[in-house]
Amino acid sequence: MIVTEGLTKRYPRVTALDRLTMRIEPGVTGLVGANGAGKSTLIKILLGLAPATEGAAAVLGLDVATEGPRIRADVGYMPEHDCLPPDVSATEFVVHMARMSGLAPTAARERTADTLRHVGLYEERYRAIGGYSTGMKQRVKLAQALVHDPRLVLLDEPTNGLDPVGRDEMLGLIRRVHADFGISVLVTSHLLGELERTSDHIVVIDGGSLLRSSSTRDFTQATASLAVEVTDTDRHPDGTRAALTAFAEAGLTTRADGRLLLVDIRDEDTYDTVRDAVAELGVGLVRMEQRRHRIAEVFDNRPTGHDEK
Ligand SMILES: Nc1ncnc2c1ncn2[C@@H]1O[C@H](COP(=O)(O)OP(=O)(O)OP(=O)(O)O)[C@@H](O)[C@H]1O
Repeated sequence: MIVTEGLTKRYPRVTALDRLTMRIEPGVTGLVGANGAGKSTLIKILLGLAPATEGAAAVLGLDVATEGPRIRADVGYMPEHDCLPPDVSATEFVVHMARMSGLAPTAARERTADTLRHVGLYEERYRAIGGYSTGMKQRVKLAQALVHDPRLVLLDEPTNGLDPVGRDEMLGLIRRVHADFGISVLVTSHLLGELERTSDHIVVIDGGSLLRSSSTRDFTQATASLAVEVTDTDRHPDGTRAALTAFAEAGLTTRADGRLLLVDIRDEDTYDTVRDAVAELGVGLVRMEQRRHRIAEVFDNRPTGHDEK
């Protein structure tokens, strides 16, 4: 779907993208990076809206430097910031965007009705956008990205400004864009956790460079640890220390954080190994739960095991 090779974008004072080389396959891909990591800059280059300083990129096999208009005909784009006209209705706006993409008037109206229904904006579609909630505005932005039936959509921070329920609904919608319509999705976020739930594949960028690209499954395992707490017994007055030794003997990588033991989850067997080691020691198991590393910890590779939320 997307290939970049040594892609670099320098602004006068910052290098927003620094020799980024990556490959994005069909499906739902999450692009994670802290604020300022270069996500929006990448999307603008991929759409042919901003030139790269160096390097090359292709979207759907089309060169971003020369084929911008053709790319934008086949790709939908949901921008990060609020950019909707307040005084028209969702229907008027999305029909307009469909017409801009080349759909005939009747097709534009039909596709608009279908798309707005898909994003859950059917009842309110004739009301002026200015009166919409943030969640409704995000849905209009998603609808206009989908209305011309693109092969790929680029969604820039679609959950921005949403409350937890709105966030979950938006993530569910994004998943269905691929499941129901077969449209591939590149979705950005600064929250790793939400993309883990939505994406087949995760790409992490930091300071404009590729930090990591892997399937979500591999990523979750590599970025999660198991928090284990055990009781003390007469035989083991310091149960935590005894368990730390036992886990090490069982080949597990573990770090103590007060009374918590943070075990790196290598694979599914880790859970059984922990359980068996605890049973063998004869101490009580108070808790055993999966903790996700915060994105900052993924960046600098120093896991501490705190949950990101
Ligand atoms: N037009 C511009 N001129 C100068 N610097 C820019 C411009 N656009 C972005 N930058 C800088 O480039 C870097 C990357 O910005 P970018 O918007 O791509 O990051 P991002 O990952 O999308 O972050 P955010 O989620 O905060 O938008 C930042 O340091 C930003 O200040």
